[in-house]
Amino acid sequence: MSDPELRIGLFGRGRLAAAIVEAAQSAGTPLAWQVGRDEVPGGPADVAIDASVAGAVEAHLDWALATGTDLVIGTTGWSMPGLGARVGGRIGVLSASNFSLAVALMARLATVLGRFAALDPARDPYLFEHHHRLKADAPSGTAKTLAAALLAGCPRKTEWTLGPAEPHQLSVGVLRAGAEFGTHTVGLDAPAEVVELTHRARSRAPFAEGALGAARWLRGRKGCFTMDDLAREVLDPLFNFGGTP
Ligand SMILES: NC(=O)C1=CN([C@@H]2O[C@H](COP(=O)(O)OP(=O)(O)OC[C@H]3O[C@@H](n4cnc5c(N)ncnc54)[C@H](OP(=O)(O)O)[C@@H]3O)[C@@H](O)[C@H]2O)C=CC1
Ligand SMILES: O=C(O)C1=N[C@H](C(=O)O)C[C@H](O)C1
Repeated sequence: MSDPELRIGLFGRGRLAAAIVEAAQSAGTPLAWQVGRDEVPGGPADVAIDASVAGAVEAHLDWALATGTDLVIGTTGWSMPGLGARVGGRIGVLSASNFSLAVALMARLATVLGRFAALDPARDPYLFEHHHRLKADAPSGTAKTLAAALLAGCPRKTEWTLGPAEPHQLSVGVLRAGAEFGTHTVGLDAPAEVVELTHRARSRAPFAEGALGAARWLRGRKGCFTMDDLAREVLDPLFNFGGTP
């Protein structure tokens, strides 16, 4: 979707940022500015997108609050207790470990898979992800989001762990090799059958296009949001199977 009126600022000059620049050019959405490490935004923007590093996110939020600029955070590996109170409805902030709408769908299906596992203790849920060897964080932000979604459906699993798991833990596997853009699988191992659901990105285009979509959606909203808020309108109707309400 073209939106020449939307002024977008971009924190980061790496792989995701490059894909966002390309997607913005294709969409006819010019960038107001792009900054890397030790650079300062050169002017106003309606929405800034953070595609940088975990350690820089807090400073970018401070900048957004000080300038009244809405902020889309795509960077992973950070945590900020009290983010909602800090934002306090002054600007809009949307954070997303993954900008793909298909991954937002997968998160909902992960909760359903968790609920299905909860019906029978012999159904053992699991999760694994594969990313390029240069990725800084592990497990991926998306893996954490999907794990939380699966745990929400399966009360006997109360946390995730890397590698071997206690009965109350969800086992998460991580692979870092090659140039893989991002593959995530949620699965369920039962005595006589296996269910798996995999999302595999073929490029960074779904992340970049999703980041621009998130910026358009966020403009003018106040408070803290996630991809689930953005996706609700599209995804909720897909879970209506025609039963009585
Ligand atoms: N939400 C989503 O859909 C997706 C999220 N991601 C996440 O996005 C982040 C970036 O990934 P990727 O592009 O592959 O990583 P890169 O390492 O390729 O890029 C990070 C960039 O941020 C720069 N940087 C460092 N400090 C600052 C700063 N203070 N201000 C601005 N820029 C800074 C780095 O510069 P320098 O090299 O000088 O350090 C580098 O250019 C990761 O957290 C990744 O997990 C990635 C893909 C999709
Ligand atoms: O670093 C990446 O490349 C990616 N990071 C995000 C994550 O941590 O989940 C999203 C995507 O998987 C690619």
